[in-house]
Amino acid sequence: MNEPVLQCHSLCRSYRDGDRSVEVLNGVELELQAGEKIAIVGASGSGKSTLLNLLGGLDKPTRGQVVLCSEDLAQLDEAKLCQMRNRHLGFVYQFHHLLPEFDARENVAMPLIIGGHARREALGLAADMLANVGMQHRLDHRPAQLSGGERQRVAIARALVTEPDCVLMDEPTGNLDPHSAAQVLALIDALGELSSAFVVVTHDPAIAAHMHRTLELVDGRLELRS
Ligand SMILES: Nc1ncnc2c1ncn2[C@@H]1O[C@H](COP(=O)(O)OP(=O)(O)OP(=O)(O)O)[C@@H](O)[C@H]1O
Repeated sequence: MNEPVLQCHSLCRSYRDGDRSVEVLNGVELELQAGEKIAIVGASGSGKSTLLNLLGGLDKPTRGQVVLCSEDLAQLDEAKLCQMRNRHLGFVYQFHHLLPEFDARENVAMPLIIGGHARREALGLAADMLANVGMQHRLDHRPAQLSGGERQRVAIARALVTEPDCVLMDEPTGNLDPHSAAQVLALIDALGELSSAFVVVTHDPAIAAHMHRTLELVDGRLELRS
């Protein structure tokens, strides 16, 4: 079997609360193979966002490891960490985090330009990816000129345009009306054919049902649900 895309070993994260230490994650184990799609569910406050931040190298564990494409993220300096994120990860949040002063195509091109692609080539690849998410008719629209569902499709295109090894999604339909949420779910489903691994944090059983595995955060650890 190939080296896993993403691994957690005995992953722990605690926060200080006055003079108390509160253990939010307490020994998370995870192994994700290329192309594998998983949902992470759990009660409010169970640590889902905390885990996602650690997986994305946005936060450091108190103990244990996150290994992305054979690199222990805690061992990397900030420059190398940014490079790892740009090369290997895509992020989709509940709120799209698109840059308001740039149009859809420029937003999607941004991670390619940051990664060293020439602007013209990046814009071409961005237009192709926007077509893949059904947004070819909105290339020149700025985020404020798009509906919530359209913005989220642009955000998904931005996450996927670099062909990352792993896409981290935090409640990707959480802020959408039911119709737009259904469209985004259909898109995530269609993208299931891609070779990227997906980690999707969700409260939505419909999304979880479309993943290969569902894991639940209980008492700071991941348990297999289905
Ligand atoms: N920076 C922080 N400092 C102190 N405590 C924190 C910090 N971030 C999160 N926590 C605490 O850690 C616990 C887990 O928070 P987290 O946001 O990871 O949960 P979640 O499962 O994503 O919740 P939700 O589903 O409500 O978004 C909560 O009790 C929260 O108050």
